[in-house]
Amino acid sequence: MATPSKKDQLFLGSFIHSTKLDELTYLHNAAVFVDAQGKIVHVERDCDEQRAREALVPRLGWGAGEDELVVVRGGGTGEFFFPGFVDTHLHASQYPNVGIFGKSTLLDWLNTYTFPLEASLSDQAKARKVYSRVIRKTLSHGTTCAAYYATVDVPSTNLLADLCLSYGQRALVGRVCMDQLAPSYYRDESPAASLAATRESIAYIESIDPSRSLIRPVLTPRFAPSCSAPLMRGLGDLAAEMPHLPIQTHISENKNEIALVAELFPKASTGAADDSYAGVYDAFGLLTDRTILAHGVHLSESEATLIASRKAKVSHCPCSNSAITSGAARVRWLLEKGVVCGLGTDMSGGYSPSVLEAARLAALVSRHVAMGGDEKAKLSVEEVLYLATRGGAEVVGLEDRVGGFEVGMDWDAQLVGLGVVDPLGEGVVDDQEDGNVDVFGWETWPDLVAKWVYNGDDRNTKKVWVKGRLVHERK
Ligand SMILES: Nc1nc2[nH]cnc2c(=O)[nH]1
Ligand SMILES: [Zn+2]
Repeated sequence: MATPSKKDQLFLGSFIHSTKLDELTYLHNAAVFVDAQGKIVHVERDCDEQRAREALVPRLGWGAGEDELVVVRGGGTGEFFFPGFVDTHLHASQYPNVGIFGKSTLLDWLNTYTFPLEASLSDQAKARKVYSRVIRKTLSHGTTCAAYYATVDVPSTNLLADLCLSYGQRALVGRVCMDQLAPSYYRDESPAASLAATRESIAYIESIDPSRSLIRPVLTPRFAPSCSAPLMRGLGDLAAEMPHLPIQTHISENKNEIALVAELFPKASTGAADDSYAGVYDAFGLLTDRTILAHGVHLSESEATLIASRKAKVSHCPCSNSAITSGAARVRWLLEKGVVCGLGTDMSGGYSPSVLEAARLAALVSRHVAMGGDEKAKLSVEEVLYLATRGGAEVVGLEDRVGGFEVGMDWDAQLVGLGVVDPLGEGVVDDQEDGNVDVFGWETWPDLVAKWVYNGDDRNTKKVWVKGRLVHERK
């Protein structure tokens, strides 16, 4: 479980964060002051420990004794503080299935692998085991904020929220709504039952963190095919009644899914301008500036324009889109349309719990899009890291709180360490423990960051904090 900080903290060393889509800012020999509530209260460049303690700590009215101030020094070779990752789309309930997808595609994957596992998590003991592990695992990969889907079951969804709070992970937690096209053993009995269960789960999650300091509920229509029109309408009404609630769902992931949506929701039935998938969510009041749309692989021009005009956000899930062969989402095209994008692991459509891996795959998939003819589609290291942090924060509606190191933001951060430089210059170091990145000592900082993105993993994630609390430490 997470250790509450309750003390003022001083972080010293190198800090790297995104300041624009294609720009990382490097602060070396800097000091970041984080108060006992986990907020960044001051950032000082060119500041060693002595100056921080003597000149700045008293100015903040802090005590400098060991009982009052925690000092965290980053500054080893290739060591830097980086904002925590935001995973904008993952299914906590599918975690035991990571890697298990064979050659399936979306609709058969749901029926074969996914629904049976999700249904089984109404067993509380099993849900506890699965949810504890997914939270601890994602924290160990630097995910400080996650937008989770749980299951249809209210008690186990609520348990996921409890566990996020006790492990200290910032989270959106959604009870999955689905009242059709799912097995009879795993769906809501009626639209009314689905809405009542949703309200029950929202009320519980809001009760355990009334100030929404870490945990918040999220309306979760699974996707249009599994929600009847009355349920979609009811959820749209609920979204209007509770304008603070985020909404998450899937869109345009797979071509058979898109055909199914057009068949289930012809424009005549919804009053939408066309038969498009985005138009269906819009017709039911679910396409809003609080909506997180996962995938968006096959969106049309007019859908992207509609999504941009509603200020809905897209969670790009390159691991899942590749694993279950959904397609290659055009992230540059979405960004140029003005759609805010972040990254999602989408476990277990995606097999990896790591947002760093999602960033790497976003870079690779963008190269496939480029090879398909759109040369400017390629995403740089800076851009994928922006999506993993600032972009993700905006997708989940927390851009004022997390994603960077500005004063006023919460200290949601990771200490990254890239291993040791060969001390004797003989090309032999015992750095197995330090992971997969080899540092030679002559790299520039941008080179080190690129090596982290393309070869790093959780062995490089040395410490992780959420709202100032140390929530993971690699021993
Ligand atoms: N990737 C993915 N797509 C979906 N569409 C509807 N449900 C799901 C799901 O669980 N995962
Ligand atoms: Zn998903």
